[in-house]
Amino acid sequence: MGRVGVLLLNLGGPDKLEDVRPFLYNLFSDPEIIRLPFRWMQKPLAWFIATRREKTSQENYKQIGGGSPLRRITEEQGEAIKHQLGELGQEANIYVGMRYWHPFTEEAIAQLTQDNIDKLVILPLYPQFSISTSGSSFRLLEQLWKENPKLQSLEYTVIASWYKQPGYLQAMAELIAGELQHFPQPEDVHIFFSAHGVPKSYVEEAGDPYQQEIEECTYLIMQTLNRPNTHTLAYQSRVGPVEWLQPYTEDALKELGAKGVKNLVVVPISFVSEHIETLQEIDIEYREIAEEAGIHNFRRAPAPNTHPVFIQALSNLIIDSLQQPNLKLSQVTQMKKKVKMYPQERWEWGLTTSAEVWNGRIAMLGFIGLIIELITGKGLLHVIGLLH
Ligand SMILES: C=CC1=C(C)c2cc3[nH]c(cc4nc(cc5[nH]c(cc1n2)c(C)c5CCC(=O)O)C(CCC(=O)O)=C4C)c(C)c3C=C
Ligand SMILES: [Fe+2]
Repeated sequence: MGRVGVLLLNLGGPDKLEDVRPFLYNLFSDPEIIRLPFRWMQKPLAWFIATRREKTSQENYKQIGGGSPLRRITEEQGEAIKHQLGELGQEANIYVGMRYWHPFTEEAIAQLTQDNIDKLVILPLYPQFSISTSGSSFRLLEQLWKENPKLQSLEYTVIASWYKQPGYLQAMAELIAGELQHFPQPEDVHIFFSAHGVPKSYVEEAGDPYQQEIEECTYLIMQTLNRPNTHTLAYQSRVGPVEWLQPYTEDALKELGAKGVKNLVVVPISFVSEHIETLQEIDIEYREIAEEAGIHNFRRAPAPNTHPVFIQALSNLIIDSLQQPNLKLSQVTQMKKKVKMYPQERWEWGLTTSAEVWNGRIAMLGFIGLIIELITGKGLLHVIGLLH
């Protein structure tokens, strides 16, 4: 095989406090993160939420040293994978493409088109697929491919999700076992899987396989761990007023405390690097909630980062994908369950589903306008700059 490139996709995070607002703006500008009835609303609402959230979010980043470690860790993972692939006889160029912050996916694509590679492996650093994570990056890539003839002639393959990869499961089991050994009676420790949440509608209406993949992943990690410990799965990091996947991590912790659980190991499973939601949300906020609930011995399994078993797993995944038939972006952006993203789009007259949907959308617009006016003291048209 000629020159191989590996594109590692990730979310990205603010490197310093000044980056927080533009990072949040990029995140909320993504229709795969916030789904709105009208595209024109996306940017004004993203601006509004980013502005409202900036201070709280900056406070959280201050608590973890003033910025996200995501870029550094992802680049370290890239270096480690390059080295491991070399050991396995496969030379490769590694590119990091972040969705919402530097180095942006567009920057990585610009670089790799200059490098004249012969085949590209696209690997999202999310073990499970969600519309909001890997899905969003794949859609962006599809767009870039459409716009760039040079990319259209590049041979590539995509790895859609990889939570079943035995080496990954082994690395997770080793990280959990490493925490259990700090307890005098490891078998009495409750193992608490905390997955990043998504709105319930992603799964129930849009057909996101995320919840099913998370549940299966939890089961497979417990099988690989092969210990008698009890365990729970809950969902963290809810944002906004809509219902997200349940149980919520904070509620599940309180419930376990009320049941008398004293020893807990929290395992973050949606993500493979330390970031704000492990270092701040779990280590500081959820620890406090757990302690108040009577769970006094609280530990967290580290994210896989550059754990050698994990790096070996990713390298094997890349090698395997080079030997299998290519998977196209169009194949992985289509939901497994044949559900349209916006199922009621075709208009029908009468008391129909589409009429109800449009009623709901118009009511939601009015409601958003009301909330904005309540918070800012100005009407929506003032806030988005159409009236002075
Ligand atoms: C509002 C909707 C959001 C959805 C849906 C969502 C899904 C999702 N996110 C991750 C992983 C990460 N998210 C991170 C930050 C982050 N995510 C949201 C919102 C949604 N995420 C916000 C508002 C933020 C910013 C946090 C804040 O500052 O308030 C990060 C952190 C990057 C870092 O800075 O270290 C990660 C990682 C997954 C896996 C996921 C769905 C499966
Ligand atoms: Fe997130």
